[in-house]
Amino acid sequence: MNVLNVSELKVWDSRTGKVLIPNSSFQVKQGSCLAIVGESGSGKSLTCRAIMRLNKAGIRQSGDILLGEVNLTKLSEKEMRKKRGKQLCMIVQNGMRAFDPTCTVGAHLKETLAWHFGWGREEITVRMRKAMESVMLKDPIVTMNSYPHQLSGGMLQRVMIALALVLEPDIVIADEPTTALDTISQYEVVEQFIQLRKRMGCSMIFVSHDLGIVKRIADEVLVMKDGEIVERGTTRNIFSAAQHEYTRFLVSTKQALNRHFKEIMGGDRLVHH
Ligand SMILES: Nc1ncnc2c1ncn2[C@@H]1O[C@H](COP(=O)(O)OP(=O)(O)OP(=O)(O)O)[C@@H](O)[C@H]1O
Repeated sequence: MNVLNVSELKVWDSRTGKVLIPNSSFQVKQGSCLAIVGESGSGKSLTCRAIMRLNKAGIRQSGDILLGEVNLTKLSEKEMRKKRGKQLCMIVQNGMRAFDPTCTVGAHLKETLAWHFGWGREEITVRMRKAMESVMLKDPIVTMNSYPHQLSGGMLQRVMIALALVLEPDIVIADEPTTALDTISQYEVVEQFIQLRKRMGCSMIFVSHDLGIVKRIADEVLVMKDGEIVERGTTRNIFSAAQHEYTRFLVSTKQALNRHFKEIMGGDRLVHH
């Protein structure tokens, strides 16, 4: 069963008339993680934001986006706001930008959870505390009392994952959630995404240009180039038997990078995948 069904999505810039995504159709299966890969400017973020209906003014879209039985494109903005967070949760690249710098992290969490569920302060604190502990945020109360700039990028992403754990959305859309992080935090945050899937069995779209991460987390992969889906398949097939020249290029670039590292640092020159 598909949790999300995107059909004939077209995205264009109404000011210039330029078509950015001509015609995109894809599905996300219940409980599955679909990765969207492709170089910068290939349309990955536009696709995610189109699903959320959060593209900037001037960017228009057409086509159908079904979340379960509901066609998101037919909802009013008010109805859509109820879906965001509660059923469709987006985690963006730079956690800092998702937060208002003048409010504590806890204030954001309380406002969101009170709005969606009508919970009181006590209940929110208990639930968030548990979720934060499960994403290895050791001091939940201190974290909640902090302002966004007092936390690292990795911590903010883990706060977002903890919030997703409490919101239990139908689908999490993660748009390059680890790109702005250092390597160690990247590893930890990816681990938490994997745990999030295990714990909630939630469906996910995971945008990344890091094929190493994609290989660890995704069940299926879409490859985008210049706004079009040029290849799709299971993660295993994409990595072992890519059909499209562009996908082979992406995969071989990754292998070349691995080889380069081994050349300078020593080790087996053959790269095992
Ligand atoms: N607000 C906008 N107005 C006009 N064009 C835009 C806008 N946002 C994106 N584009 C264009 O749409 C194309 C796809 O952009 P998008 O941000 O989806 O790429 P991406 O694959 O997510 O890249 P990155 O990995 O760099 O985030 C690009 O050519 C970009 O210039």
